[in-house]
Amino acid sequence: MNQSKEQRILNFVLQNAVRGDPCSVVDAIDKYCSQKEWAMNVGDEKGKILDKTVEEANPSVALELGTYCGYSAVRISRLLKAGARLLTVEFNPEFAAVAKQMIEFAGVQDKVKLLEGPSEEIIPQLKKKYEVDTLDFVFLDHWKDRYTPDTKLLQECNLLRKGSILLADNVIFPGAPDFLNYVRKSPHFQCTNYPSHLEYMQVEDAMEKAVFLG
Ligand SMILES: Nc1ncc2ncn(CCCCCNC(=O)c3cc(-c4ccc(F)cc4)cc(O)c3O)c2n1
Ligand SMILES: [Mg+2]
Repeated sequence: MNQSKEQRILNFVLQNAVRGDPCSVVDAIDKYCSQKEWAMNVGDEKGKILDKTVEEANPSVALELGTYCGYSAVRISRLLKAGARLLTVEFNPEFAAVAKQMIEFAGVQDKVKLLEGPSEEIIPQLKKKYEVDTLDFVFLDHWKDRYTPDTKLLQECNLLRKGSILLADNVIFPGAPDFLNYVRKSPHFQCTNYPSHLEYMQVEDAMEKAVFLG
């Protein structure tokens, strides 16, 4: 059975990155996806915006929606302080299997918990099943039409606290217009837009930061 693109990305990392070195894993994925096969990793330009936002949040508990191959899970977890953890949600089993190996190769498996399933099922389980009190940082990078319902769900489940930082990928391309509308109109969020480009392309994209005000 021939390999998937995601397995080819993983193999390139296993052969070209350094085990236990998260930066070399991130660089290898970017090298492969910019030179060989495009893939929907957040990439290095938007990745630098992600880095700055994670450093600003300095989270004890972070959530990622849409793991894919684990690129942003590795990118986020390499910045986490001792004892901090990232919960990352992926519902595609093939993607989850690749991400698990990517996370282990990068040596960040002790900081990252990969949860398999749809965000709408997992979010309501976070408090009881995954012992989460509130989330300090949330990276939204899954179905673009789930950004808004899942943001509302996070609020309904009391998973956000004053100062919780949400960062959403792709608000321009593929686009999340209803999410931009919702958070920018809501009195409960303070929003900032970060213009950028679609990963590995010269197409306009942007990330949106939404700080929960309580
Ligand atoms: N509910 C739930 N819960 C959990 C889940 N886990 C996965 N999913 C499903 C998510 C499926 C992948 C989401 N990501 C994207 O679609 C995406 C696309 C592009 C893109 C595509 C084509 C182009 F021509 C240009 C740009 C670029 C990006 O940066 C993207 O992030 C879940 N859903
Ligand atoms: Mg994305």
